[in-house]
Amino acid sequence: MLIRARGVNVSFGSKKILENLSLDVRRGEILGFVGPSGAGKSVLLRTILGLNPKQGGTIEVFGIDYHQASEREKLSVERRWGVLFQQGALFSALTVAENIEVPMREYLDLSPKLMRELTRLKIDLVGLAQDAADKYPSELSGGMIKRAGLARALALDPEIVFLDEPTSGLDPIGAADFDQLIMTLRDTLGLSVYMVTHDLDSLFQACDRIAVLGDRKVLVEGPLSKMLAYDHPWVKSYFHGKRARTIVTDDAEAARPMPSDGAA
Ligand SMILES: Nc1ncnc2c1ncn2[C@@H]1O[C@H](COP(=O)(O)OP(=O)(O)OP(=O)(O)O)[C@@H](O)[C@H]1O
Repeated sequence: MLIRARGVNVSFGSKKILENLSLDVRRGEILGFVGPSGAGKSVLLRTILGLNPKQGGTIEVFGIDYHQASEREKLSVERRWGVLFQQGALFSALTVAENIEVPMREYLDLSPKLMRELTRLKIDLVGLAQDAADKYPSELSGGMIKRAGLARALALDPEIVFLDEPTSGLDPIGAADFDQLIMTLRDTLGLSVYMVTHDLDSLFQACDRIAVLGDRKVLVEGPLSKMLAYDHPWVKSYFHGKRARTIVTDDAEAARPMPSDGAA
């Protein structure tokens, strides 16, 4: 288990956001994390990353309770995860290559030549052309910015990446390409992915398991089939709504044999 959260409580003043929340993230899986707007998905993500205090419960990442860890242990954990936040994914005053080098400079002691070499590899890994290296974020398309942000999240060869709505703002083709990239990284690097998303296409196509946040806790977690069978008003309307039906129908159409199939 990569992440094991048990009985997590988070409040701001008297306002309880998360209460007795439990969640598991397994090695090598893409976990999609969904829930109504304002339910606390970002709060949980920030709490896992130690950016937010919690009032109760435990969260272990790589078997280490980050919130209780020594500075030294914290550093070792931070080197093993990568994060792509929805906002401010890149530093606008730095080129793509310089952005990717930021975590390397912070956590590693590498020569400029080796750093440049590793940066080239990361740029390849996320499917960007090498000439993106010297461009500034303002010169990139939305999809390229997401890929560059992902390259920076992958800078230290993490075991898990946390992605906060990575496909928001992308057109459907760009979003599908990004999902495909994530799946390829899972399959080739064994990367684990924790993805907060509202994107039903991602949930249906890319995620191995889904967790739903509601009523201040994880209501249900498991494969898509479990979501589809789960009896809760929000879960039902989300996974059986009009938009979801379109995807299910499209997939069913795509999977249907063509009339000529089997004729030969
Ligand atoms: N630092 C903070 N201080 C006080 N309240 C906060 C703080 N951070 C978040 N909240 C509150 O916690 C609740 C959950 O917010 P959060 O951003 O986690 O929701 P979300 O599920 O990520 O929503 P969305 O899908 O819209 O991004 C909101 O009511 C928000 O106002």
